[in-house]
Amino acid sequence: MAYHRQPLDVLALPTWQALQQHRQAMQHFSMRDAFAANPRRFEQFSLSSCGLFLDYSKNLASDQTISLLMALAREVGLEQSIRAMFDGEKLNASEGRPALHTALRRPLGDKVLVDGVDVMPQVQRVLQQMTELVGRIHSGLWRGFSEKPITDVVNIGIGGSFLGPQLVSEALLPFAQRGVRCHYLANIDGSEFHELAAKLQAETTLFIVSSKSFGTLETLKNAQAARGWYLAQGGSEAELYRHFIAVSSNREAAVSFGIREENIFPMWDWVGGRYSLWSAIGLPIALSIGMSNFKELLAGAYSMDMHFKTAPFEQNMPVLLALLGIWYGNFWDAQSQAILPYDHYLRNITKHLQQLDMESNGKSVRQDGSPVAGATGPVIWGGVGCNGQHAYHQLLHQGTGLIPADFIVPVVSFNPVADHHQWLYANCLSQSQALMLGKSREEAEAELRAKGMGEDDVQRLAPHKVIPGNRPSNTLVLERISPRRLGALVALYEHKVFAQSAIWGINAFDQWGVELGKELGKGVYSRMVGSEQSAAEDGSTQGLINYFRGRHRG
Ligand SMILES: O=P(O)(O)OC[C@H]1O[C@](O)(CO)[C@@H](O)[C@@H]1O
Repeated sequence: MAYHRQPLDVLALPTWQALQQHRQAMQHFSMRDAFAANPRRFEQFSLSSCGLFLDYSKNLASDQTISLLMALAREVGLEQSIRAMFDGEKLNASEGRPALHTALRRPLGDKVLVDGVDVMPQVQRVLQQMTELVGRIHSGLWRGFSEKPITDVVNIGIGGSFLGPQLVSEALLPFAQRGVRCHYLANIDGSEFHELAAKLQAETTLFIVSSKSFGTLETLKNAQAARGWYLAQGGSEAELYRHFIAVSSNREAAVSFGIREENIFPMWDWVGGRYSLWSAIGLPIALSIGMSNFKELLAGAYSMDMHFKTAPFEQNMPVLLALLGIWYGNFWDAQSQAILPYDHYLRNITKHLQQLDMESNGKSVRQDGSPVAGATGPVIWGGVGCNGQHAYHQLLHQGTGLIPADFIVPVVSFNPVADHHQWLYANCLSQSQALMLGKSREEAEAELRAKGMGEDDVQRLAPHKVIPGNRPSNTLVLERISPRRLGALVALYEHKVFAQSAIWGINAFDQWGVELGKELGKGVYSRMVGSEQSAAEDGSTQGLINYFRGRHRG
């Protein structure tokens, strides 16, 4: 049965209206003043759970803001939606599927029913299949065509079959075992392929063709190219099974590509691509860090699942982040959200959260097909600190728009070099502090006068030095990156995104918007290579096709 709850007209709810009024009352709210007036603001607006500490005190929020947002969550029935997700209701109504990525991290013995069938035995079987593969590769039992052990694993996949595994395997490099190097091939770009192939030896390389659908153009093209390269490097068709395995829910397509049945790792319709790193899509992670660390990752995500399911909303990290996002997006017109990890190992988290959030919540209609009334998912962007400070933070501090930021920082570095980590951590804190404090005109003028500047110069320069401040941020602190804490961190954002979708009444688990471009791509390609004679429907596309054809003629 498809998810049947009629989305509420959220804008008509009394709490939404109360929030609108409250927003007016908050027009001159000052975070500086709020901290001065309440020495306990930090304690009151922070919490810790699942190895993560969240400071949300630097927000345009008072006690009343938080209690109104909590009331909104209750009024829309968020608790029931959360239960519905964990219970496997078909929340992905447009595709008639549940969204059960949480089943992938549940402990042995739990039961999760999909259409009356307990899926947990399948989940455990695949974990066992992964354990065997990882064991054989790490112990050198799995050998390439020249009988040498595997040293390099190439994950061929895109979107969710790439970003999550890449984030986690690279974030957990300090936990990497036995020298298996992981590489990623995603885009349909010969240069990417060429640069990667130049680093590899076919005889010691294993390719994982990672595609839930096994129908994704980029992945299939890269898999064919990898196969051609492998054959050209001395591999044979007969030994292909030693070098190509697959993760897919489309067994037939993987078999017809030439992958042996026993080397196909199943996944299921009820796991969305961007939520799939916990499944066999996470094989590169497991091959890098080993199965026990992979299970730690799952355990961390499970702890966040339990937190999300059971913690009261006021103490519930995903719910708090979701509501603060709604507060800015729907009531303060914020159109984007910066994700700023202050750690080299977490550098890919922004890219993963881009897909997670934007593919999930970049929607304009609700579950029942009716248009949404207000803003939904924001643009997610950002990157690793301090690099951003010397690039786009200027706009965070003095640009015209309000951009809430999430800072993510570990307290302990894996690689202490002199006092680098102290400085990195200090930079993270000082950025959120600067966003909040800003610099008033008086302060700017006083600063310039203190430098001995004449009054004309003071007046000329002061406006450029003013920083409005009062700009919101959250800071997430981890003691040190570990599989468990990273699992909790990624699951935190998954649940944040879901909670927002439930409040807006949209489907976070489909992605119809990406289909049109794929469809049109076929026609454009045929016109470029000359197999389709009719002109493109618009002059611009046809002109650009002609440009390409002109260059490639003859
Ligand atoms: O794993 P697949 O089926 O190759 O899909 C890859 C990605 O493509 C998308 O379907 C978007 O085109 C994503 O949702 C998905 O993660």
